Amino acid sequence: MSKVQPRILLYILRRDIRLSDNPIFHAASLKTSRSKPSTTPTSPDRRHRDDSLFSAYGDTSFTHLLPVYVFSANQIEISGFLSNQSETSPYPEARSDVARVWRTGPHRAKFIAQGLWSLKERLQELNCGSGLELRVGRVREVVSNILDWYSKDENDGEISGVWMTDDDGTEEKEDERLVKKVAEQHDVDFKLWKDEKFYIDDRDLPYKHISELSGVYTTYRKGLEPLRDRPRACLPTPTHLPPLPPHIPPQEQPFSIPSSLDELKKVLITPLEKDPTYTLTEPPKWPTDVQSAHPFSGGENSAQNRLSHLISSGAMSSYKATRNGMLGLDFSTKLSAFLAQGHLTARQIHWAMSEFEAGRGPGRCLEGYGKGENEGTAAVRFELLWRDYMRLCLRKYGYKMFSLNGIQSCDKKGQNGESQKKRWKQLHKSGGAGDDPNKTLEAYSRFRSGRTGVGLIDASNRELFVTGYTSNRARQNVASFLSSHLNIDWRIGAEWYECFLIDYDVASNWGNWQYVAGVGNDPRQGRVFNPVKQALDYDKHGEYIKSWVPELRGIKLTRTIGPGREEVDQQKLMGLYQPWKLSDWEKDNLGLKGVEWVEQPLARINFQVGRVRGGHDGRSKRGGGGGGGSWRGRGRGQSQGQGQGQCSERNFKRTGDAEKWPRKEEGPTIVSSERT
Ligand SMILES: Cc1cc2nc3c(=O)[nH]c(=O)nc-3n(C[C@H](O)[C@H](O)[C@H](O)COP(=O)(O)OP(=O)(O)OC[C@H]3O[C@@H](n4cnc5c(N)ncnc54)[C@H](O)[C@@H]3O)c2cc1C
Repeated sequence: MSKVQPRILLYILRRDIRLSDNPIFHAASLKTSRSKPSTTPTSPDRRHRDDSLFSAYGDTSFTHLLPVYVFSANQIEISGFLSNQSETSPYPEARSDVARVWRTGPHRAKFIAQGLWSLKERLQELNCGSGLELRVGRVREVVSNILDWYSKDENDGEISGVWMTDDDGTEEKEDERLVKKVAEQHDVDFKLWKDEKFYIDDRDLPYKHISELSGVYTTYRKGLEPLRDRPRACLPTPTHLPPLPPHIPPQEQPFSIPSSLDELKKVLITPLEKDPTYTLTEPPKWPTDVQSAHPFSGGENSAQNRLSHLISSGAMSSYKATRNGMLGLDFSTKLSAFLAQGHLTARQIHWAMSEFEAGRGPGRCLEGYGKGENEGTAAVRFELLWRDYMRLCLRKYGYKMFSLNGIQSCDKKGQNGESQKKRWKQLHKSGGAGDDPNKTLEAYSRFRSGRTGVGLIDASNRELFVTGYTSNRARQNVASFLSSHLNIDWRIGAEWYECFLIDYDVASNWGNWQYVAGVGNDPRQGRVFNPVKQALDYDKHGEYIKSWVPELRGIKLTRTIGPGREEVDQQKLMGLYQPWKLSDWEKDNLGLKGVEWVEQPLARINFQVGRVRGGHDGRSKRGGGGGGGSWRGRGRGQSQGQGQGQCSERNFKRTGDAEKWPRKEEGPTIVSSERT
């Protein structure tokens, strides 16, 4: 009997690390004799309809499937994979362009490793000889080496196709182009699939060409409402796949691939530990008695568990009321990291919520069960669409998403025709604003170590450093502080986030940084967050700041005003928000006298408080508020040290809430006079 030569489909995985709702695994499963599509394309139940793009893509013939994930040398440091640690990596270190920080820091590296291992195990558990191979290098080279290896000896098999899902990052687009070229050079079929992990499929976008994408999120969203009707069905999870080829090319020298998850995490993290302080003299340490808001491990199972918990605990339904929180596990979904790596798809979230809304599945005894879309589930859909939108902006604007002047790159002119281009402070040269780069470097170090002297900013940056996560509310304040109060090149902040965020996503990160820095697609440019006002709104008892800045835990925020009656001591609260405002006695008492970040903050934010005439009760309608007593902000923020510009807070809004909150502040007693 003549031996049948394996025909191999090479699947290059990217941020589509899941078995379920995965267009390529689904298509590959349809090729195996034992699996059949679970439903017909005409099924009336939208949850299970087979909407796959298979018919459009699926003409490659193959007997074996080789799924390969490449740790891309320019995006994650791979020198830890060297077989012999005395050798040098042929690739430059995976550092960012502007601030030269690692592209992928320890938190995400661990999360990625967990996600890959989880998929590897899931594929092995199918018991059909499937699995996942890991490689390091540049994607194009890895593909080229694999194709070359198989072309040397036809007994090992023949690659019949190279498939991968598309991605909108500029580097990723370049990889796609190069892989396609390599495949063509080897006369091998190449297919780029849509990764259907977004809320709305590319097939259903409301325009013909990306150039027609509206520059305003609201316009984009309105064109798609009602959002609940939009997502396509999820694809069935394969129960069978073609086996791995009998012979698989090894990892090219000088690298080798670890054989356990622990080893994999170690090789990813060891190079970063050469400088565990990240050049900081005082790197943040994990304070006692505070938990990470994001303790979740990576992987599809972990993502599904999290999603089930959100539904069955009611956290999804209360999302609208809690999403501006900063402490704890369930104030927001914490699904971002799973979405970013493709461990989960947005439509899986949609359909899980739809089950609850339709009164199916878990959550029977919860309010809202079976009662259709509620405020919480609608708000989650709204945010998922923001994610879609950011990704489309990346598609539309490409490299401009990473440029200093952002997508607004045309030079704005003032009334007299003078250039209104903002001058940013730079780390290694003067930014042209009469600034001293050494001072900027110092400010940047203090920013990263959570020692700016502004409570909310410091708490968030310390949390980020030790956990890899910080809330959306905190992120907005941090980005605004760096770009507007410190006037530092916003890309440096975006790069720091890229390094440290567990949920880093190229479009969401750079798009949000641009938006907050005023060079993105915020229709009302120039708004600046006042971190004191924001702390009053969202950390009114100071719990968040005290959790992550333990030096301030000793501040007693209440005072006794009568038998059994206490009220917030507003002076003390202001001291928590900006420790330089503490009395000398208090500083002495806390051991903070003479401490640089306390005595010489990078910015002094003016926000005065006092009784509002008429005796208002001091609570903001938005749920933030006075915490006892009424408040009135006054004056302008001033930054110290380098003649920083004045800061103003025109509005205090969550990125993406542009159309939801009225222009005029609803909370009547908390007013910053800086607001126009
Ligand atoms: C400066 C800055 C940088 C950011 N960088 C990232 C990033 O690298 N990766 C990332 O996923 N998000 C980023 N965001 C958006 C947002 O902060 C996070 O998505 C959110 O905090 C993640 O927590 P969650 O999953 O609990 O969000 P939830 O509040 O539960 O929101 C649900 C989901 O909606 C999406 N979403 C929510 N808000 C946004 C938004 N503003 N833009 C895009 N998608 C959104 C996310 O996928 C999120 O998981 C950034 C925001 C800012 C202001």
